[in-house]
Amino acid sequence: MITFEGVTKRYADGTIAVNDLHLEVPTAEITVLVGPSGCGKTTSLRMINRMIDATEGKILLDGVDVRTIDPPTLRRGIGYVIQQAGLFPHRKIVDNVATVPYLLGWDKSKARARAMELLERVGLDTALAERYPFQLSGGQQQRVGVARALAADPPVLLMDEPFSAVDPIVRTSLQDELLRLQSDLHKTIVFVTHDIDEAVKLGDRVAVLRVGGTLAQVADPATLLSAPADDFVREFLGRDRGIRRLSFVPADLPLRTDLTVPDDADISKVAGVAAASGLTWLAVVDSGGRPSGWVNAADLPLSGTVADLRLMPYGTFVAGRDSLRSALDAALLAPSGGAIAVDDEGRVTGVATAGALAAATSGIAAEGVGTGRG
Ligand SMILES: Nc1ncnc2c1ncn2[C@@H]1O[C@H](COP(=O)(O)OP(=O)(O)OP(=O)(O)O)[C@@H](O)[C@H]1O
Repeated sequence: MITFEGVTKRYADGTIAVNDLHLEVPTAEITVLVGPSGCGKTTSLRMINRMIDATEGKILLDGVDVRTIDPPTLRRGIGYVIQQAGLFPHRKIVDNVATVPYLLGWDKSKARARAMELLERVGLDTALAERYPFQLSGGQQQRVGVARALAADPPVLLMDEPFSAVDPIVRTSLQDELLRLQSDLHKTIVFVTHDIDEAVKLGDRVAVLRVGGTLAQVADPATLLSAPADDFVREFLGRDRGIRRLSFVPADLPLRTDLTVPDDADISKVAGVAAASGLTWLAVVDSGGRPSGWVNAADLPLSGTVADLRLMPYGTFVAGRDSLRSALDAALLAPSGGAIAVDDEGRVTGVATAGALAAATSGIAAEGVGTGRG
């Protein structure tokens, strides 16, 4: 665990970058430092590995004041990843990744073997190992940066806006990869970003800093979104706070199993199912149990089968795994306003109606009453 105890950093020109910071970074979790430009995120991060020394206060690493550990020893146990990867341009990828093992005096073949294993681990083709950094895309370079930071298997990883220089799609896949790696590796990660979406996606805990280097709030993402501590945090979380919050609410929706029809059913059967259920929108299911679309029983021809009908678009969610946000997103894809629940194999398990979704979202809003405005 990393603990900031009343840490202040005053630069030589008098700038107070970090002001009396008290923060706990639990072991094996991702703690994100987020806040507007200049709020002291990078300074806070670099005080952990002593690239910058605190002016006042202490940072404890498992109870030991980092100021009592000499920087090279300290940094051996702390991986560091920065924006644009910061790779050595004249070293091959494999040698970049093996940098710390070489420094630790590992023999070359062991260090290279470790580097190859890590390249695979971060999702890179090992054929890239013999290239130089300029021969890789930005996203690939960033993965190499992560692999290099992990090379000596440090318990702590500091990541300073590691994914901000790549396009949004690559960025999403790097974030997903980091979460996947973390579920295996359980490192203690401190991650700096100015992007609140990235913060709530990656963080087990999110610390929001304000300019002047003070801590505005630290909480798990769901709490942060539902109960921002003050106007500054609320504003920083932005206008989509309500929608984003739904990502942390499981889609525990009542599922109707009487609203499906097989794709070879006769029209009269469709009408019968609609009449019995009292609802007109029905989900059409193929012979493999997978969804094919929605039909509106209020708009049926007099005869024929479901196969003759124009099916309307649909969205699905996995009940018991996906969030309420995913279920709502699925509903927004369908003119029925409902979402089709599927299992992990994509087979239909039921239907969440528009009414059930509305009830679930208003229930969430009611829970938030008194914990935040707007
Ligand atoms: N070497 C320095 N000397 C003086 N002031 C500095 C120095 N380094 C940073 N600062 C100032 O300290 C404050 C915090 O800087 P820091 O880089 O920690 O912020 P940040 O939150 O990481 O910002 P950004 O998101 O823009 O990278 C800023 O006002 C910055 O100008």
